[in-house]
Amino acid sequence: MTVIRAIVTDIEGTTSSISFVKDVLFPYAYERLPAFIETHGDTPEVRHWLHEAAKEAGIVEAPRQEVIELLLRWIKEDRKSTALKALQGMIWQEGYASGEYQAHVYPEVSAKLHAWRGEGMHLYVYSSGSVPAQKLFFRYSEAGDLTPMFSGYFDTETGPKRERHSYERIAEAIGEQPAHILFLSDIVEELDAAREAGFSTGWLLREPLDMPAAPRHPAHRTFDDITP
Ligand SMILES: CSCCC(=O)C(=O)COP(=O)(O)O
Ligand SMILES: [Mg+2]
Repeated sequence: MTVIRAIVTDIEGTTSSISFVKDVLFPYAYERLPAFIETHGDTPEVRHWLHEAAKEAGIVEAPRQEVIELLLRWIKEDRKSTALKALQGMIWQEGYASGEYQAHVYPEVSAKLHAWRGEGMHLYVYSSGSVPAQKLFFRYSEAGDLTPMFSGYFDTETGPKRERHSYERIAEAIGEQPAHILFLSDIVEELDAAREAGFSTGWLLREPLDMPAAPRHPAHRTFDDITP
């Protein structure tokens, strides 16, 4: 039997609903991005990410307005661009701090994270959202501040979520053998990549998703169904 010592969890579709991200966070960033770039576009951090976005699109010499339009298109397409995610995280800060929204977490998640921590498990996050955005998400969650639950955070600066090497890097950063790490996600291609790296896997199939008769990964409706 494999002993699990660390759990790495995805956010959207796993700890939290897809609709909170798509129907609350993305529209908030979409509406405010042009004004945010107007106000903060000359700070070193924002300039850096604007340049990275333009590089990714192959339009480094383009005027700023074109880069803004590119970023707005990427929000609509839900593109998992590291540059876009970094900028989105900066914009979301204000919505959390002003109390405009709190991050959704499924009802059992907080208690289960506390229980796993109590058992000595080390907990980590791996999401396409930037690390600062992940920290905001769990700090301002509907279940209160969950950041004390997590020992570390990983985003696409570690690598794309569908590539084995990203999970190898995470295992190395955590300092655990891959077989002792459980990765939880709603996306089967991410789970395939984690398994290729030697991780144990858990596939979150939240209601009303269909439960396949023979799932490719151990499948769970909620965190309460998971026994690491
Ligand atoms: C960290 S909150 C925003 C989540 C986000 O932007 C996103 O793309 C979610 O992707 P995930 O990898 O958590 O499914
Ligand atoms: Mg997900």
